Amino acid sequence: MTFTDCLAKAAAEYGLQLATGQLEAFTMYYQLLIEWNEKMNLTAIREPEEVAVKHMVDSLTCYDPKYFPTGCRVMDVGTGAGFPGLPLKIFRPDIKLTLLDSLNKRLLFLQEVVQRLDLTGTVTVHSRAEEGARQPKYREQFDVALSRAVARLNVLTELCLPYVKTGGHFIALKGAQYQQETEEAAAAIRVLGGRLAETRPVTLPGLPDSRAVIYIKKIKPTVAAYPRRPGQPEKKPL
Ligand SMILES: C[S@@+](CC[C@H](N)C(=O)[O-])C[C@H]1O[C@@H](n2cnc3c(N)ncnc32)[C@H](O)[C@@H]1O
Repeated sequence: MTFTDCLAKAAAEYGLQLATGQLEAFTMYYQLLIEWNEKMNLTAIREPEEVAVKHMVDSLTCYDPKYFPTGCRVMDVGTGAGFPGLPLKIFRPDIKLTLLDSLNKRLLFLQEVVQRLDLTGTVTVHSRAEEGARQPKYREQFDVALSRAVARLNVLTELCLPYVKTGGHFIALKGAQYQQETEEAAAAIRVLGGRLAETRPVTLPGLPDSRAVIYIKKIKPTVAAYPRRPGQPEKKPL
């Protein structure tokens, strides 16, 4: 089966309808991912069906219009090869997307995808999450901060919540240990100005493993001490 067919099938099984133009954009993204993966390490997942489910549909599992108002500003922290930010942007082109990663060569790939798919309203930022969140142009400027596969939730909350405006959300895509991680992150969420809004268990087509999307609402500004300097959130989680 071609990637396009795999994706259309997986998305439909998950309950998402993708338009022809969106399927074309996802397919071009897949082709660039495979092409660039030969010269740099972007993903260990390469088979069409696996990429369709574990990267593209998985990224879209966090989508709910109630968390993504029209024209909202979204920051993807530790985006790597663009997940979950780029699939969301293809799905909802009105989103103003910022893709942040500390590894510059991945940003070159992302810039190529953004240009080839003409994803206007998308910018890339080369920075450690801890440093980006101290810049006034990013701190508390986003309706949504998203992240997948970057750190445990207690650490990740310190990397992401400072980017979110009061009233916005930090959304974490998490694997099987999500309940334990959520309990472990209770203090960090409170200290950084958040409140757990929702935990949504997710089942991906054809996959038995458990996962969930965690929605954390920002209820007050993050105090200036956070995030701490690079490495500290991981070394001494709140
Ligand atoms: C395992 S990859 C996950 C990439 C992508 N989010 C995904 O789900 O496929 C982790 C990414 O986070 C980035 N990263 C890790 N710690 C970071 C930090 N403190 N600031 C910015 N990027 C970070 C790494 O460079 C890497 O690209």
